[in-house]
Amino acid sequence: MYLDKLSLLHYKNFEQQDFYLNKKINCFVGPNGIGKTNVLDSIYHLAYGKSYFNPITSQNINHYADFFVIEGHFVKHNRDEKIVVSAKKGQKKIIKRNGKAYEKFSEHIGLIPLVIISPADRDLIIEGSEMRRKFIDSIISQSDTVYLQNLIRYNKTLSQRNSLLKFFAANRSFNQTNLEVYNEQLEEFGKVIFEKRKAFLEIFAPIFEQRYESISNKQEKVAINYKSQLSQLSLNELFKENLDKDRALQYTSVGTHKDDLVFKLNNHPIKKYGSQGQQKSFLIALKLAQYDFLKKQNNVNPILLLDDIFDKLDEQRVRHIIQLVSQDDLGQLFISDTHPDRTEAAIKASAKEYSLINLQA
Ligand SMILES: Nc1ncnc2c1ncn2[C@@H]1O[C@H](COP(=O)(O)OP(=O)(O)OP(=O)(O)O)[C@@H](O)[C@H]1O
Repeated sequence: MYLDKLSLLHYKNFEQQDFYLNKKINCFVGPNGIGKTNVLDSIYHLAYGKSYFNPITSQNINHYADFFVIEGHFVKHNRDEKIVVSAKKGQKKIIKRNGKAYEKFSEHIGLIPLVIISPADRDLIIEGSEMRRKFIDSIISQSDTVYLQNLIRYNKTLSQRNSLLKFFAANRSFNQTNLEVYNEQLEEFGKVIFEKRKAFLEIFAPIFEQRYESISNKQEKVAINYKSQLSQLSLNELFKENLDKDRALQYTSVGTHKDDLVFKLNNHPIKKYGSQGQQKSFLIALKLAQYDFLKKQNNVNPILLLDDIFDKLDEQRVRHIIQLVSQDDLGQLFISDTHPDRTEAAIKASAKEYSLINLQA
């Protein structure tokens, strides 16, 4: 699968621009703030229906316009796929596949498997558990629509249960039967989410460990552990145990929305003890493992976006990464870098065909 042509209209700092792309490697180079990351983000937008960096759609529209259009011509399994994402101020975003608008964006997820590696990934280590849940949710959802449906239903029911708890508190009332309706639904959806996350991590963790080993040259040992309240008790039991607490807090304090991943380096939390370079290597290994997983599930080489990832890595790790990502079994690659010389030297060494796209003001 590859992206053949990309057209941007009023997307972030671009007015109108067409890019004719190389099937293998495309490097976007140019000074700070010229729009290298924005091009990569527009490709992310075509795959996921949203920006990786700025979830507020209206802020992705060029300051001097009131709409944007991103158009991508992909070739997947020898068939053309034209994806268009457009948004107008004050209106709902539209995603079209070959001229037909999706009713639900979730139907689009998985069509264009794609992985991005960016400095913003650091949030996965330093921020709260929500980031890490979103990370695995997005990977599992790309190849498992049942999972995505359960996740959507779980979140909807959870907010209904929270509203009911607030209603009880505001009206100084309580009705166990009403609460049970939501408890039962959450038990059903939550069980699927828990089982699928557990099964996913059993496959994913070893792939990740292998990726880290090759980046760090077997110098360090890493692990990912799945932490869930559901591994001890069922959701129904948890609801019973925490009823008084939930009523006092006026929200649901237990469930799969509290799950987390524990990232360890040499048996210690990487957040507290990892150096910047080690954290970066950890994140790259996580994303490359995501790549391997998607590739296996979808039977197609995902697109890989490398946004400005080489700072803070020693030369050996940079060489390793370029070597890893330019292997034959990898799909189309997009790289952004402020140092054209560094990028070009590393890519030339990989002996692959490539295009260097110099963005200018
Ligand atoms: N909605 C918008 N309208 C116009 N310009 C925007 C909009 N959103 C972001 N920009 C501009 O896009 C530019 C940033 O682009 P981008 O992050 O792609 O740069 P870059 O080339 O990757 O830079 P760096 O090398 O510093 O990472 C900034 O100049 C910013 O002001």
